[in-house]
Amino acid sequence: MISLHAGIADRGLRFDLEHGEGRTLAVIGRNGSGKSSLIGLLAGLIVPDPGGTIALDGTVVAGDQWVSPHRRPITLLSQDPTLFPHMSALDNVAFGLRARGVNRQRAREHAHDHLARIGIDQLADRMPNQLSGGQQQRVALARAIAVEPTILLLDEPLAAMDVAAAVELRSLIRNALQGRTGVVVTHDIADIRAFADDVAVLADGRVSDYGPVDERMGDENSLLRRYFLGG
Ligand SMILES: Nc1ncnc2c1ncn2[C@@H]1O[C@H](COP(=O)(O)OP(=O)(O)OP(=O)(O)O)[C@@H](O)[C@H]1O
Repeated sequence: MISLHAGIADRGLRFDLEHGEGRTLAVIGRNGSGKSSLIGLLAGLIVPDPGGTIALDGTVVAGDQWVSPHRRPITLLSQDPTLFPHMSALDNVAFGLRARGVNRQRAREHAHDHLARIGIDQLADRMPNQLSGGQQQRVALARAIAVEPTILLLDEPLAAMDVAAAVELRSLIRNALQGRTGVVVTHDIADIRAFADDVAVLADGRVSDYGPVDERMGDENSLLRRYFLGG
């Protein structure tokens, strides 16, 4: 469950959004409409203006109290894998668990399981600069889910992938979203079809439309069609 009622005045943004547990929300909107800022607010990378409130799974994380990013039940996968360059794939995935106090041995075993689940356990000992972009993004996905977040944020996760890598990763991300609440920023209607239950359209720094994807895809004049086809 996500409850977001927060603004960033110097960016001209004000979001009001309630999103149900276990559902994936696609966030779409033109460049500069506020998609990355919305993700930053949820992840704890941006502090909202005073008076704003953000609650995740029923816990206030910004507003009356501030919960730092690594203590939120949330992880972020962005377009750029941003792996730690000095750590192997395995240690990258184990990192979040170690930061949460899991001992080294258990963290590495758990990380190995996650790499196996997404089919790259044979790459466990490689350093990031020995992995392709698609392989790095798979490691980043394993790192994001290894800490078992209840909410998974994805900021254009497939934008830098070639077509074949995107198809594979899309299916892995779909699996990763099972049983979780998801928020996916995307410009690709294939992502909406693959992941999303609901869609939010951002315009002029606000949520201008929110609702189930099926309804929004329904007719020729629907907002989604107009957004993707123009006009
Ligand atoms: N670090 C920042 N400091 C000040 N203003 C910012 C900052 N980052 C973004 N903005 C402004 O906030 C508004 C929303 O930007 P944001 O990056 O959230 O939009 P976006 O929808 O993610 O855009 P894009 O599709 O281009 O990535 C824009 O007017 C932008 O100029």
